[in-house]
Amino acid sequence: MPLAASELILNSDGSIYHLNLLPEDIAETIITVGDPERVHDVSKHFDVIEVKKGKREFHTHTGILNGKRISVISTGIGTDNIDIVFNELDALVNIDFGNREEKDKKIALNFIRIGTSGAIQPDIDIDSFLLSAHAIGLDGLMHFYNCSDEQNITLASKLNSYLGWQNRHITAYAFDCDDLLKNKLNSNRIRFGTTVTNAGFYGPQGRGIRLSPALKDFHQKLMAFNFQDKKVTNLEMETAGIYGLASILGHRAVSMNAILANRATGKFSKNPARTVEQLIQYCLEKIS
Ligand SMILES: O=P(O)(O)O[C@H]1O[C@H](CO)[C@@H](O)[C@H]1O
Ligand SMILES: O=c1cc[nH]c(=O)[nH]1
Repeated sequence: MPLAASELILNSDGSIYHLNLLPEDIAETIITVGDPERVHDVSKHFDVIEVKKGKREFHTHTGILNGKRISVISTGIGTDNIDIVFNELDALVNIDFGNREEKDKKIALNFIRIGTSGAIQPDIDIDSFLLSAHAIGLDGLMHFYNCSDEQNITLASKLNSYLGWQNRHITAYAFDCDDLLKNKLNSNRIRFGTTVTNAGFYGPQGRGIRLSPALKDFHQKLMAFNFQDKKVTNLEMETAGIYGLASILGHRAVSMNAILANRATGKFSKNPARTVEQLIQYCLEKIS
């Protein structure tokens, strides 16, 4: 059955609704960044840029680096945007826009998130790089999809019993990164971690400026959780949604975090732009 006009929404030029992209506009290796300005910070390293398109906060550049075709796309902030970006990127490669049907032969995309994050353990250095080996979502996105086969159910259920936040309507889901990409992006500069993704930067990350977070023990609880000798390391706003959607759509994903804040020590990077640039250069060297 062809997908209805209300489900697979195409613009008048045939491009996908929010991303404004045609199937030929994207590479099979895709870097996601939160900040639209970071798209240029990545693509300035390409040898050639073939595509520059955008709409709203979703800006895309596709080019070649050392003979490899790479796309970089900005997702904006949050897993609500990740839902749009991942469903539409998947449609670009796995739906035939001519007959509006799923293709028989699927393409598996490689996603590398280059983002920023705040550590919650005091021993994680500001300006260091952390690869999210596991991701825990407190935001709720993946509860709208059938994903019990792909989830790290043991991690999610242990954390849910430990936190006891379900009376607050917070039920964690959990996914792991892709092992191939993990090995590709690894080196002695990288620390592996368990990343918590949530639906906001302030209350949902235990921050208060004028408003006090309702969960007073948010950090203490997360800091003390131990799963197979691993601790929760950092907080951000996209990784669990990226891992979840990539897993159920048959893609590969890894999330690389520039640690800008340490919530346990109260410190913030003195030069966040330099740290992000160093992480971009690191990732491009590893994937090209
Ligand atoms: O630097 P990016 O990739 O946007 O990632 C982090 O920074 C934003 C919050 O400042 C959130 O999107 C969070 O996940
Ligand atoms: O503390 C932080 C820093 C960057 N991004 C986040 O989401 N949280």
